[in-house]
Order: sequence, then structure tokens, then C-alpha cells
Amino acid sequence: MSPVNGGATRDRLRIAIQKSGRLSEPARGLLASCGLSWRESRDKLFCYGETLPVDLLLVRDDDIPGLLADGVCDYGIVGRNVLDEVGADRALKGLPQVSKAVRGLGFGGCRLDIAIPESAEWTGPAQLQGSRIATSYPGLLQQWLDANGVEATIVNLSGSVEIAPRLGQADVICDLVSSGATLTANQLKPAVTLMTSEAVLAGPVTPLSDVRGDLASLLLRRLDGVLRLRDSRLVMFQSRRDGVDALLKLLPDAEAPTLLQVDGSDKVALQVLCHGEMTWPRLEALKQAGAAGLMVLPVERMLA
Ligand SMILES: Nc1ncnc2c1ncn2[C@@H]1O[C@H](COP(=O)(O)OP(=O)(O)OP(=O)(O)O)[C@@H](O)[C@H]1O
Ligand SMILES: O=P(O)(O)OC[C@H]1O[C@H](OP(=O)(O)OP(=O)(O)O)[C@H](O)[C@@H]1O
Ligand SMILES: [Mg+2]
Repeated sequence: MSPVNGGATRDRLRIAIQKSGRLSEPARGLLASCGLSWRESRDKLFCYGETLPVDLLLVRDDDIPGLLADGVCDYGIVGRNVLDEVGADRALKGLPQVSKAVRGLGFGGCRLDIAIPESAEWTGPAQLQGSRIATSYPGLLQQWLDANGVEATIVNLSGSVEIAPRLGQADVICDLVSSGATLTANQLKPAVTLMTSEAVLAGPVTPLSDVRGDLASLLLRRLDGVLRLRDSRLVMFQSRRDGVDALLKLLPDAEAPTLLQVDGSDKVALQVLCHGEMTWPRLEALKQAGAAGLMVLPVERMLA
């Protein structure tokens, strides 16, 4: 097994993912669907890549940007909120950026909001002048305050931020929101969104130039294929030849269709790759317009 340290001389690619939490399963699943598999070490903190020389480090999500900055790993799957918070902190300190989001991954969606007491009215950023704002995202909040010309006191908390106003620690909060249930449970309401977030593949600002660069290119090509196909479906049906144009107008998200003549009839069989969701109403509209024998199939792999 490769040594866990020694970034500069490594000839295996190393990717950090969250050990346990919201992003761990989808991150692992996504990498597995890119054809990676691992033999786990006994402590399960390091997974040795079997199908390709691509190893996993299982860590706290907050540690991923630092591991990237130190060269301990080459890529990481982390919330854009966490990556940008470290980026904001570096920018405020005048330090150069070392990592960037290379791909959005379409899961772990949430937003970073300033939330105020339910009883208050939101009149705009100036309302926050002189206030105390509790957050785990001091860098992103400070950047937003600076951009809006607001001077406020940031109360830095690592968790349970929503309770701070009730405890008298802060007047308002700045925290992640998804369903809004935690805000409601704490008599708060969203006022303004600082950023929307999803899980991203974070990587080096300058692409790697050694053998790890080749591995990264291979992985990114596979990842692009997987991401592109995730919501794609192969739609198959038959129709009269003179009805094809009308049917294709109902599939604006379709790629160039394949048409096959059905033996001994004026019918054609169509095979279309659609990138939008194939909902029941869409299928019913196709049927109404003359499509018969409709079938929707998931697409597992595609190599352009
Ligand atoms: N309520 C939510 N809904 C959807 N995504 C969220 C939500 N809260 C956080 N996230 C996203 O998932 C990421 C990981 O959240 P999680 O709660 O698992 O992290 P954590 O408690 O910091 O875990 P760790 O133990 O690794 O430090 C967040 O950084 C964010 O990008
Ligand atoms: O809008 P909602 O759907 O309620 O989600 C928002 C909550 O989710 C996250 O906390 P989490 O549940 O991870 O708990 P934590 O404070 O331990 O991180 C986040 O910090 C918010 O508190
Ligand atoms: Mg964390």
C-alpha cells in the first residue's frame, strides 16, 4: 500500500471525501459509478484503489480544503460552502487561492442565508449595521458585509447557530438552510441568501502535470459522462412517419433521434436520448400526439 504522506512524489491520485455525513454516500457512489473500487484499510480512513491507482481519504468535510492546500490529497468532494469559506478567509488575509471547484456534482444542495427573528421585518442589509451575527461562515459573511458596506460583529460558532438569538448571543444568524425546518423551529425566517451550494469536486488551481494529471483527466472524462447521463433517459416509441416532426417538438431536450423503418408499414421506430426528466405528463402528451409503445430506459454508460 502507498504511504499516506509524501504528496510531491506520489504516483497515485488521492481524493478526500467525507467519512460520515450527508456527502459521504453520494460521493462514494459517484466515484464508484466512474469505475473506481477500493480495498479498505482496517481503520477505514484510507481506501486503496484497485481498478485504478486512485485512493480515498475519509475525513471530516471541514478538513478537505486544508488537505488540498497542503498537497496531502489532489482532489476532494466537499460542499461549495466549505470550499468558498476557506477561499474567502484566504482572500481576506491576502493569500492566493490554491483550490477551486472543478465540477458541480448535483447533490448536497443548500443555501447560506442570513435569518432574522420571525417577528422582525427585513428592510435590507443596512438593517444589520451594528448588529451581532452568529455564524460558522465568518469569511463568507465578512465578504458579504464588506460588499454591502455594513459593519457588524461576527459571533463565530461551530454549530447550533440557530439557537444563538434565543440565548442572547446574537441578534441574527447566518447559516445553511435546506428545508427551512430548523429556522422555523427556532422562530427565525430567511432574509437574504449569500450563496447557493452543492457538493463540488475541488481540485488544484493549476492542473497536475505528472502521472496524476493523466489520472485526473481520465476521471474527469468519466465523471462528465456520469453527470451528463444522470438525468438522461432513452425514450423509444413508434409513430407514423408524418407525425414525427410534431412528436420531436415535444422533446426539445432530445439529442439527434435515430429513426428505423418498421417493416411492412408506414410506421417508424424512434430512439431518442432526452436530458430532461421524463414525467408522466410528458409521456401522456407524446401518446396524445401519436406515439405508441412508449418506453423510457435509464442510460448506464455512454462514451462519446
Ligand atoms: N440541511 C442540509 N441539507 C442539504 N445539504 C446540507 C445541509 N446541511 C449541510 N449540507 C451540505 O452537506 C455538507 C456536509 O454536511 P454535514 O452535516 O454532513 O457536515 P458536518 O456535520 O460538518 O460533518 P463532518 O463530521 O464531516 O464535519 C455541508 O457542508 C453542506 O454542503
Ligand atoms: O433547513 P433545514 O433542512 O432544517 O437544514 C438546515 C440545518 O441543517 C444543517 O444542520 P445539521 O442538521 O447538519 O446539524 P448540525 O448543526 O449538527 O450540522 C445546518 O447547519 C442547519 O442547521
Ligand atoms: Mg464538518
